[in-house]
Amino acid sequence: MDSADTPLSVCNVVKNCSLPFPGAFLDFLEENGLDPSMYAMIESVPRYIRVKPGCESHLLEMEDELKCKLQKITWLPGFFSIPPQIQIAGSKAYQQGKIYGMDAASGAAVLALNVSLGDHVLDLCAAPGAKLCMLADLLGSSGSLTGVDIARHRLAACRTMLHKYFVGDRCRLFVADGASFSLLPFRSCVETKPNPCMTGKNDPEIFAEWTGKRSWGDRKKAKARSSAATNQIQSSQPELIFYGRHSGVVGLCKNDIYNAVDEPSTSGYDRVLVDAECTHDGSLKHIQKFENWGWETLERRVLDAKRTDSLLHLQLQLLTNGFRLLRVGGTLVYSTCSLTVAQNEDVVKQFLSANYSAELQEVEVAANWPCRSGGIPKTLRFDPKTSGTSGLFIAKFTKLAS
Ligand SMILES: C[S@@+](CC[C@H](N)C(=O)[O-])C[C@H]1O[C@@H](n2cnc3c(N)ncnc32)[C@H](O)[C@@H]1O
Repeated sequence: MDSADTPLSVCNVVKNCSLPFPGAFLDFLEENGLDPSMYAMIESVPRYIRVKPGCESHLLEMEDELKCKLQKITWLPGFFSIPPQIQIAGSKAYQQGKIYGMDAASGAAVLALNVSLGDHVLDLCAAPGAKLCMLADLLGSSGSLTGVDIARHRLAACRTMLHKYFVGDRCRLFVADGASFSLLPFRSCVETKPNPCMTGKNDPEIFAEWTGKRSWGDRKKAKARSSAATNQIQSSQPELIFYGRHSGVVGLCKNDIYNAVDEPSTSGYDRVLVDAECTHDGSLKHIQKFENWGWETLERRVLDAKRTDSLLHLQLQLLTNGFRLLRVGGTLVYSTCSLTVAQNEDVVKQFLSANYSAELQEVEVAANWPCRSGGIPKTLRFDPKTSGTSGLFIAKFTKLAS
């Protein structure tokens, strides 16, 4: 019997790996030229944590609490590795917002963006938010950060993270489809136009300071929204679910935010991260979770051909729209935690052939990173065997004046 016909209940154990993969997953790996033995590394690839800037003086305390050595990642500031079996969620350091779990390869994708002071940054697939929090830290006390995700409940988790790590001050979060999102950073509203609405303090059309407490009317609207659409947004207008005091939203009219007509090439974002939805096959931790979720769900979530086709289309759309919102001279990073060529190099090729003002760029900071070149020069690939991290693909672009 061909393994494609193997019932899901009959699973195959990859050499040295305790996970019983369904035959269909092994076929997926084979079709994409991926080596299943990388999953045998689940028990040896370290876990990575990021220490919040300012908390480095607590390292000894953290080691004491986690009962392990925090091994500094020399090529990635603020990151440490710990043995894979160590759980951080029960620790005070985690609960008090001093550390969070984030793979080193994910940290690399953020660093590749080269965020500098005063930048206006867009994170087009932001949830659950580890990269968003790191971006917020890199921004410091200038610029702005806009996080977008189509899944409301996942974006709400981002909001919780921003609060927990005290990094939401310059951030705004929109539930929206990243493939069509079109709101530009606040500078296009505030810095280039006088705002006639700033004086109308009690005007409901003007954004007052954010409060988590909602009026009865707002709660009712939210309830209606969530019963109408559990995950997917229904209306075409992005829904603002959080904004920080210095995110540029407070004091503006809704009209200024939603109906500004500026030119992305001049007023667009300085930095755009498109950490696109993908099959997650490069993420050892994600694949391991199917043990609890049930291997049969792997077929629906990862292997379904129809879903994969629409995923490839979505990835190209997200990249194209992220690039549209980038200003000339700005930087965009496209990343996925899939290791298939189809979701990475092929998407990049299609994108470049349709966008003449896009130019692939060398990731200069990567000189001493433990990764290898992707199938297109200047792109990068992290994988468990080469890098001792989760799998990740990174491509960096700039926008040329046309
Ligand atoms: C790989 S995850 C992003 C991880 C995130 N960057 C982080 O570091 O935590 C991909 C995200 O894309 C979101 N997504 C899927 N389709 C989308 C769309 N059309 N527009 C915006 N986000 C989308 C998913 O809800 C998911 O949260």
